[in-house]
Amino acid sequence: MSEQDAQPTGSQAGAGAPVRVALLGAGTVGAAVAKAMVARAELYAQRVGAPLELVGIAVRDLGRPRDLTGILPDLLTDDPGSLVEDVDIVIEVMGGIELSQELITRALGAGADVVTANKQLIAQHGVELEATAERLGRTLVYEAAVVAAVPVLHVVSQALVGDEIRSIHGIVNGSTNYILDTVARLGVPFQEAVQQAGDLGYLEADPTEDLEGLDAAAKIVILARLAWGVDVTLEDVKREGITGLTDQDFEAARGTGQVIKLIASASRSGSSAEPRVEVAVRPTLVSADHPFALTREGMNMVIIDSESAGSLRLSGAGAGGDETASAVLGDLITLARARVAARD
Ligand SMILES: NC(=O)C1=CN([C@@H]2O[C@H](COP(=O)(O)OP(=O)(O)OC[C@H]3O[C@@H](n4cnc5c(N)ncnc54)[C@H](O)[C@@H]3O)[C@@H](O)[C@H]2O)C=CC1
Ligand SMILES: N[C@@H](CC=O)C(=O)O
Repeated sequence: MSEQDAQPTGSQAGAGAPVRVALLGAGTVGAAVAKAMVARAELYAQRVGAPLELVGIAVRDLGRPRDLTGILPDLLTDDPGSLVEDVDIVIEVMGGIELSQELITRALGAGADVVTANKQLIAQHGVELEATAERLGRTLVYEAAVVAAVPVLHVVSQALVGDEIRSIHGIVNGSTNYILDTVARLGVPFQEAVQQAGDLGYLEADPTEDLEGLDAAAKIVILARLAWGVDVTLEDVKREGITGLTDQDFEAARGTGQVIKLIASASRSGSSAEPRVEVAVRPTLVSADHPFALTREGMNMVIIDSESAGSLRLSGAGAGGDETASAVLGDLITLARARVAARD
């Protein structure tokens, strides 16, 4: 065995030993995460107190050409299951439900902490996955799943934990905002705008999730759970997407000085101790000078109204590879630091 092979790994690692990371998925988000891990390796080692070692990257098709500059081709595998059992942190950016759920559960069981950007998975199975993580003393984090680069989950679950949130309204889907804005402001035909949103990496693998409001529904469910600790599900969301909108709808909006935005909302009635929550996603007419109307292209905005803080507005990139990677990498560094601190 070489000296390098003899290095302890995983939870037995010594203080300066690498934090071992597996990346599941190298599409729009995964490729941006991998590239940043290479380009910022030294900076991240400083911030974590130990190097981050990318031990493998799972992709569906090994033969597909992809730009992963600086990354050893040997790291790629089409067997994601081979990566989750001997690492410190798993980053799941594959999307989908069953396989991702199974791999995350296995990773937690094997002692890894997990970062995911998978909002459908968290909306549908987040409660049980978090319970699994808690039972095993592990951590599951998913800041990137809601409004990509904008740290809205941190604000709702931590910064405002001493306050009482009354409502959350927002544009929480980048691709539909891009489409609505491009159609209304630039007169681009609807289908062409959908194509452009796909080219920019904003659409889900199944674009109907965006267009029919399912993606926004998952995000508002996650926000409502964190804001009020309630058991809200996707079925509770009164949902309407943007595919039913016609040229006449856009013209009528323009004629009245308004724009159409896909607004997700969660409102509390009852007390904070016994909240009743209504959640909805629907195309909504917004006055042209409202901050939502000025939220253009792939940008998102969330307005949180709470008892003490009043109205808070958070805005920024709601989709895109580098932008979403920013949140994934933030979660990664936070988990890695905690693991290194726990070694001492
Ligand atoms: N693109 C965006 O702007 C954002 C995406 N997200 C979420 O991040 C996740 C990934 O999104 P994208 O990177 O856009 O998707 P993508 O479709 O571009 O990439 C998915 C990657 O996972 C791999 N993959 C899928 N199934 C696999 C399997 N069975 N075995 C091995 N590899 C497999 C694919 O080969 C591909 O490399 C999704 O959950 C999405 O909802 C979250 C926020 C923003
Ligand atoms: N498809 C999503 C990507 C980010 O969550 C969107 O358009 O917002």
